[in-house]
Amino acid sequence: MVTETTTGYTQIELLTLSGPEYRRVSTNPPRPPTEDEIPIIDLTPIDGDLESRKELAMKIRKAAQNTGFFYIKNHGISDNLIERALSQAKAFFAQSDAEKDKVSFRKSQIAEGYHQVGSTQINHKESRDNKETFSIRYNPEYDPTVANPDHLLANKAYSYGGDGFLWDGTSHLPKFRETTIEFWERRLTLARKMVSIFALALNLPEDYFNEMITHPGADGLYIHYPGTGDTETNVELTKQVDAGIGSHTDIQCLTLLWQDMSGGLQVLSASDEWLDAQPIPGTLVVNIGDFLQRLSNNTFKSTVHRVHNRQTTSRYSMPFFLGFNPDAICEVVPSCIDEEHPALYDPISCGEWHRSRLALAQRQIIVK
Ligand SMILES: O=C(O)CCC(=O)C(=O)O
Ligand SMILES: [Fe+2]
Repeated sequence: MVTETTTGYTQIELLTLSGPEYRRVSTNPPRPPTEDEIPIIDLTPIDGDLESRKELAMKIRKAAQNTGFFYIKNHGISDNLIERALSQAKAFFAQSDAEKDKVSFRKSQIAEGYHQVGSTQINHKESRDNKETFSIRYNPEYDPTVANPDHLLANKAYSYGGDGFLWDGTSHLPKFRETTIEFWERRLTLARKMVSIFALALNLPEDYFNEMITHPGADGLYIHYPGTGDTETNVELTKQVDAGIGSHTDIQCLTLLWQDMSGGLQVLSASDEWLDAQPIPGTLVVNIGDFLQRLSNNTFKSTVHRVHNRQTTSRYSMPFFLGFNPDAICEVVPSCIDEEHPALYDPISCGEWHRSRLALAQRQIIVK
């Protein structure tokens, strides 16, 4: 019997601050992950006692060392809020190009706002990204844990989000601003709790990173991946614009991702095969970014992933990226260093890291 399995491999190229990096990738079609490759982790113990939090942390440690991707259920963000945010994303993207361009990222110092289809290319060896996005960044005024936002806003060394034109240009969409900020804020709270669990997972005190996430990098995105449609023109376009988002790793510490039921998210396994990170209702996908990999001396994996939307209809997703405070100087944590494993990385400020990595990605933006 002829099976479809081949032993072929190809390479993908990733740009890093120290030059291009190459990863071996199987040419087999994506397959479903095993339960260990992308486990579903119940987050209920996150609000339990220290013993149950430690148990949870050990599950997360295992996932972080293996594929670096896992699903979380019982994460505390209500279906209702997710539905409301999704409706806002759909309402925003359904507008005319002219309307969406009113909040173009080009009007922002820090690339907040709208990026149109084909305006980014996250992997310079693949196609342009067939997606449009709307993004907001951290603003102390949206963060309920910050008692005195003016103090932070007055520090001109930081570039916070909250560009007025974003909300002026969307004020005709009922509840767009409130819902977008509410969803962002709930995910910030969850991501902060996850950072404490990651500290435990790294055999550190639970509050080890707390002072580094008082005003962290925190980006909330709405993403729309257009479908292939059923017309000849769209089929042609899909051939040219192959990837929804090309192969990449995330930049910061951790990503919380909500995806709709379309499918199309693919994750590179520890055995160099593409896995289908299929949507599971009621879950968010969590993955580790390059900064956490760096802090953990490569103990935790920042994993390559991509999205291919091969269906005729739209795919929507809503990722949230958490970093550390822009002024936090971070170094490899002591629990990941010993005589046989010296620190592989120098200390770096999280803000500088984020800026340099974004600049690397921005160089690939094709301005239409
Ligand atoms: O849309 C998705 O499912 C993933 C998006 C993603 O990987 C990203 O924005 O970095
Ligand atoms: Fe990503």
